[in-house]
Amino acid sequence: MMIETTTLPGVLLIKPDVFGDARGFFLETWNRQRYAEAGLDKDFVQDNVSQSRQGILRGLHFQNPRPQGKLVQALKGVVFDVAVDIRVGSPTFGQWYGVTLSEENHWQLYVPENFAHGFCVLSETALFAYKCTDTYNPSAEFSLRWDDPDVGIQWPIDSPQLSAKDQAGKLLKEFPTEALPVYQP
Ligand SMILES: Cc1cn([C@H]2C[C@H](O)[C@@H](COP(=O)(O)OP(=O)(O)O[C@H]3O[C@H](C)C(=O)[C@H](O)[C@H]3O)O2)c(=O)[nH]c1=O
Repeated sequence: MMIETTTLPGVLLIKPDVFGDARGFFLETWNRQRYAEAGLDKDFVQDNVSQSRQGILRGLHFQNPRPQGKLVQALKGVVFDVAVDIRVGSPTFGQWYGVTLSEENHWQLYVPENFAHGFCVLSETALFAYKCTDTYNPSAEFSLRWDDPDVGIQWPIDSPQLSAKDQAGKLLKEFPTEALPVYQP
């Protein structure tokens, strides 16, 4: 298993070892010690699974307080997954990183606490699974607009289908400063 840094410090791309044979394949999708030794020393307390159709975009979401780090992957299908640094004072504030995660590449992305996270579905359907470092706290959850021009995410789809909550998302500049997390060097 390889853990690679990305253009966004803290956001990690994990490429698990996949063991194929005549029956199919096997891979470990989480191993506390092995991932810590490779650079992701985290504990997770909640697992989520969501299924979405092609053209759906979920996000971009973050919790503040009680931020969630997320280890995300596509079990079935293909998604374009994005993390955005929303920490006030961060050298990479407002910058994004995106990567295609799929049932073929088995790649995982670690989105750190205090980053916004979202993905869009490129296949007919996608089964998306992820581990979180804190539990769901809906009163602390916010939506950042997928098409915020100041962030400038290059999504591989146009006019995605969004939930009402995400349609009502804010631009980064519309959040009161106190709503955004503060960068801790
Ligand atoms: C996130 C979550 C949701 N729910 C319930 C609340 C709603 O009744 C229903 C759908 O929730 P929501 O529309 O917020 O689901 P997503 O749009 O997929 O939200 C997720 O999408 C982006 C990509 C994320 O990174 C977050 O993990 C999460 O915000 O599931 C729960 O019961 N527990 C949870 O942890």
